[in-house]
Amino acid sequence: MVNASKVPELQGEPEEISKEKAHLAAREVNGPVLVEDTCLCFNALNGLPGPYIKWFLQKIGHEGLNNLLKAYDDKSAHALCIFSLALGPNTDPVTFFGKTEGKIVPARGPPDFGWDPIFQPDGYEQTYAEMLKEEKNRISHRSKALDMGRVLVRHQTHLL
Ligand SMILES: O=c1nc[nH]c2c1ncn2[C@H]1C[C@H](O)[C@@H](COP(=O)(O)OP(=O)(O)OP(=O)(O)O)O1
Ligand SMILES: [Mg+2]
Repeated sequence: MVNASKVPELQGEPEEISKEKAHLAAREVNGPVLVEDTCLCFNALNGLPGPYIKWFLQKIGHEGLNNLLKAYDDKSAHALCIFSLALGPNTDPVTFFGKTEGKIVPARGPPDFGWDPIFQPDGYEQTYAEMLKEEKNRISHRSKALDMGRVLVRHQTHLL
């Protein structure tokens, strides 16, 4: 485990942030690390809040996030999960990701996890929060990223 307080909060595009975070963490532990980040990207806002969603959620909540889109007809959004695996401080991190498209709606469902109540994936009438956990896990940004990770590892046996 890396002491998160020692890893700087990086700014920029999600993939760059993730790669740099893995690199810094690998330097810190002088060994292999796997880091994960989740972004919630509003299409009307060119991808923002994106990697900054944690702070937006903390400061303005579900209602504030909905209000950010009041000025736009386009409520579409995507959830993006990015993993970066750095085998050590001197190797380039390998990145894999998963994306789930959906839209931002007024909160529905149990408010116990992050922005789940305001994200309704395309093709569903329920928000992530209203879905059974198994159902969310089947279609989520995170499970798609892990699927890609599995494929990468299978095809890059030199990583193991
Ligand atoms: O499936 C999800 N459904 C709803 N909300 C979610 C999900 N996955 C992460 N979240 C929340 C947690 C955090 O408020 C924000 C960004 O996640 P993320 O940048 O990885 O935060 P984190 O708590 O892991 O901290 P950090 O990586 O900065 O150490 O989205
Ligand atoms: Mg994270």
